[in-house]
Amino acid sequence: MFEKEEIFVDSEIGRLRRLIIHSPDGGIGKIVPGKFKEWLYDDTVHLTQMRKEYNSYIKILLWFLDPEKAKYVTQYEQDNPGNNDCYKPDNKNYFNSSKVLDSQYLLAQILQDEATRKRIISATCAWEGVSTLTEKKLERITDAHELAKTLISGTMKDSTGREIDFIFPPLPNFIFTRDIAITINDHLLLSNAHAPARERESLFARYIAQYLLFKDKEEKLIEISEPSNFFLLSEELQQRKKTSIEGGDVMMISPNHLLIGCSERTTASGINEVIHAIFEKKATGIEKISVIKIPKLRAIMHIDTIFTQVRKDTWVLFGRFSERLNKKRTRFDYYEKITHEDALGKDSNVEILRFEKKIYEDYSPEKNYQADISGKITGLESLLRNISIEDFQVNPDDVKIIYSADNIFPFDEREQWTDSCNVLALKNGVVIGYERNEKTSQSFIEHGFDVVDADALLEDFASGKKDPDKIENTLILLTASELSRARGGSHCMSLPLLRDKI
Ligand SMILES: NC(=[NH2+])NCCC[C@H](N)C(=O)O
Repeated sequence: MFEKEEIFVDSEIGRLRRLIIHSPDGGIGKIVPGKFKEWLYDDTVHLTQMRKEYNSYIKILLWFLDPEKAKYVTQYEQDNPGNNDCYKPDNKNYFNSSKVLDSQYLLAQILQDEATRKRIISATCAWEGVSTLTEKKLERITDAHELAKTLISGTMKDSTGREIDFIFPPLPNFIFTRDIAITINDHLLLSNAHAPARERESLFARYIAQYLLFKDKEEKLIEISEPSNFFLLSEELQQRKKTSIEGGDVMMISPNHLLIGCSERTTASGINEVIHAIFEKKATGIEKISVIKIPKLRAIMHIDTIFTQVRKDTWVLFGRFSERLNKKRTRFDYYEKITHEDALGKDSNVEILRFEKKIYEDYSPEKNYQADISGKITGLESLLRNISIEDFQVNPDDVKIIYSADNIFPFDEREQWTDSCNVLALKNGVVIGYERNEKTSQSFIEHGFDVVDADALLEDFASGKKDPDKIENTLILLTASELSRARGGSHCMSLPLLRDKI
């Protein structure tokens, strides 16, 4: 089902051909208020509704990436009203696409091999610190799909088939597959999650990469770890210097250019390791890395919560971080200042550093490169404009920036919170966003985009009235009353493995 060769991403907007997602699993339905902070949620979620919303997302992806399977699920739903089995990776009626891949399905694939299965069970148990008895129980689950589901959701069935309590915590953030790894041309950078609640995700991502996606080409994996003497640092220093990087902070923006955010989740030390790892590997194709330092705040945990690319010449950006707008800002100044200090911190400044790879022939063979800082770029909006102009040869006057809720307070902040700036491009100019961000959608219209409701579009695809190949310059809107509570948009909910070259 899986051709390893087909892993290649050199932009955020080339036509999407294959990606990893993860359907909301039972673990999300077990979040309790006392664990919000630790498990990185801000609310409980109505799982049934969330799944409905997510299934529309899957169907849109299937129509664009794997139309035969889209027809299959459409037919299945028609024949079996109210039955969602075709979306469950552990069910025999699963749509089972080789283009839209569920991480749970991939985990189940590698769990079929006896040695790998043992290794993953013991690694997970050691990691979660569970008893030998529990480990034995896990070993007795012979069905790989059931085991994958258990390892992810953290709950297990007893001998009578009743679901018993947690054996370890759920992974409610696993739906945000963006964060677990990032495809950099034909390489894969594995994340080092910042929060303990996401570390088991990193573990599974690593095994899926090692034993399936990059089997026999492990040299294409980029991994980072703590520097060798890290364990000698004091606890406090370890906390500060933790080497973490999450995929939401990394964008493969153009064939030789990588963006990395320094944020609540991705630390300077993590970035330092990545720069070295990437420049050291000769074949990554990356020549320049722009580091975007944003305030460390929950509202903007990754750079993809404040901007994403829509088209070669178009971006959606949270205006609060535009140096151009900040100069002009007047209207709600006073009120804004007060709220800023709570929600966004005092500082809405973004700092940008660019590292360029320079080769020095006379260095030792292991280290013949140097990351040169070639001066600062004045701000985030300039950086984005610059990418359109330099990397995509867009005429400077043609670059368009769509701001969250047209930069009108307080809607800009509200819509940013529900991921107005976090869109996934299916191809150059066609992106998926959330219906609830109405003012941002209005801005898309004003910039010449069509805005369509996902469910209406699905009907038109099913009836043949519209053809995914002919859709251009469109924002597709998902209902996301529950999805957005998990604090991520379609960009976060996708790990692209294959895009057409840009
Ligand atoms: N790439 C992203 N912006 N991911 C969003 C992750 C949201 C998730 N609840 C977390 O806090 O980790």
